[in-house]
This record gives sequence, structure tokens and C-alpha cells, in this order.
Amino acid sequence: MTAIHIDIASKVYPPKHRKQPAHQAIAKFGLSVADNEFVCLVGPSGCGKTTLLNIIAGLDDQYQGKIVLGQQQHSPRIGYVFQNPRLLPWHSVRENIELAAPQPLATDLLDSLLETMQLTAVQNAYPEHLSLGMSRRVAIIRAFAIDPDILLMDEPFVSLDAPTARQVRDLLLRLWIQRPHTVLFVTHDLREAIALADRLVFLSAPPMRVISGIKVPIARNQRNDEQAIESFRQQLLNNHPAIKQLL
Ligand SMILES: Nc1ncnc2c1ncn2[C@@H]1O[C@H](COP(=O)(O)OP(=O)(O)OP(=O)(O)O)[C@@H](O)[C@H]1O
Repeated sequence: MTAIHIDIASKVYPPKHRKQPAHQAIAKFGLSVADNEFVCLVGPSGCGKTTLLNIIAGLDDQYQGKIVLGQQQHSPRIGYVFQNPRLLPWHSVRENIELAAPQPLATDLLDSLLETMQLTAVQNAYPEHLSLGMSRRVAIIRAFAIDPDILLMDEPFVSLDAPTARQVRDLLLRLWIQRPHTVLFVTHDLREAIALADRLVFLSAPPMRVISGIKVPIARNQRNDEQAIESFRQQLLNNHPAIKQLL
């Protein structure tokens, strides 16, 4: 079981200069995510979403509070797709993925991930020869390659053109359905969030806290239905006008 329980009393960044005040990034933040739940985090720019993911990933322990991941005895595997793909430039696409895996990846599993993400033709290329969309798809496979219990995704599709983003989103959902795990996905795009999430969690401006959590009532097999997504988006904006200010 890899549910996530977040209880952050306070996260403060110290001032960069002596005369600046400290920055209270997060305060009184509570959120529980169920095992295998897909949660999209939506909040204004600079509100603290990356800070939160870094804390959950264990990259930042300078905060007051507690994060419980799964059961205490079992330390979950965490895949983290950063905003920037962060590929190792001196390794090929295939090697970037193989190096991330905790144990050697089965050749047919890697082949099928590359094929699903339409990267077979560039598997031996180096990152400098990839488009941004390709690099982001490699970063997503790399996170999957560790067979994560928890997947953290920080605006992984930002700056992709709309058709590419839709293509990668569909592939991501296919992979998630094949191998379910708990996902926290940060986005500013409400349509994207509705297409992906079991639940939307809206976050405030700093100090960041949870404003509301809303389940997406659209069936999984209807998430490609643009009309259903748009109609739920309109319903959300009409019923919760404050959401507009968060996007
Ligand atoms: N290392 C740091 N030192 C000081 N302040 C920081 C540091 N990292 C982030 N911050 C500040 O904390 C706040 C939250 O940053 P964070 O990157 O977590 O926000 P975000 O919601 O992910 O932003 P965006 O949506 O633009 O990606 C911002 O005001 C940022 O300037």
C-alpha cells in the first residue's frame, strides 16, 4: 500500500540576502492521497508545488511536519518527473532509462515502453539530438522504469505543443492503467487535470495550503471526450469562481 499522508506545519525558505524577509512557502498543509489514486495539484505560479514534491521525494528535509508514504516498514520507490527532463547528456536514450532502473530492465519491457512512447527510432540517440517533446517522453519512461509505487510529475508536459501534450497524456494514462500506482501530478492546465485525475486538489497562493479537493466524475473510458471535459471545466468555474484566480 502506498498511500501518501502529508502534514506540513511550515516550510520556510531563509532569505537570500540579509535584508530580505524569509519566505513562508507552505503552512498548515494537510492532504491524504489513497493507494493508486491519481491526484492533480492545481495552483498559481510560485505557490509552492515544486517545494511540496521535493519534500515528498525526500530531496528537502528542511520543514516542520510529517510525510508518511505507504506502510512504515516498506520504503516506497518514487519516480520523479521534473519540469526539466534532466537527461544525462553523455548517455543515449536507452542508457538514460536503463541507468535509472534499480535492477536490470527486461529487454522486452524496455522495448515496449520505448515503442509505446514512440521512441524506438531514437533509442540510441544522445539527448542533444532530441526534441523537447522526445526528451520529456524519455523522462517519463525513466520514471516508469523504476517501477514506482509513487510517481511525482511536475508539469511534465509544459511547453509541449497541444497535439504532442495530448499524445503523451494518452500514453501516460495507458501506462498508468497497465501498472497502477499513486500519482501526484502538478499542472496549470485545468483541461489536462480533468483528463487525467481521479481528484483535483486546488492550492492557494503562498503560504500554500489546500483550498479544495474535487473528484472528477467522468468515467475513465470517456477521458478523451473533449466535450465532457469542457462541460465539467465550465461547471467547476461556475460553481467555484475562485478557481479562475488559481490558473
Ligand atoms: N531554494 C529556494 N530559496 C528561496 N526561495 C525559494 C527556493 N525555491 C523556491 N523558492 C520560492 O518558494 C516559492 C515556491 O516555489 P516553487 O518552485 O515551489 O513554486 P511552484 O508552485 O512550483 O511554481 P511554478 O508553478 O512557477 O513552477 C517561490 O516564491 C520561490 O521563489
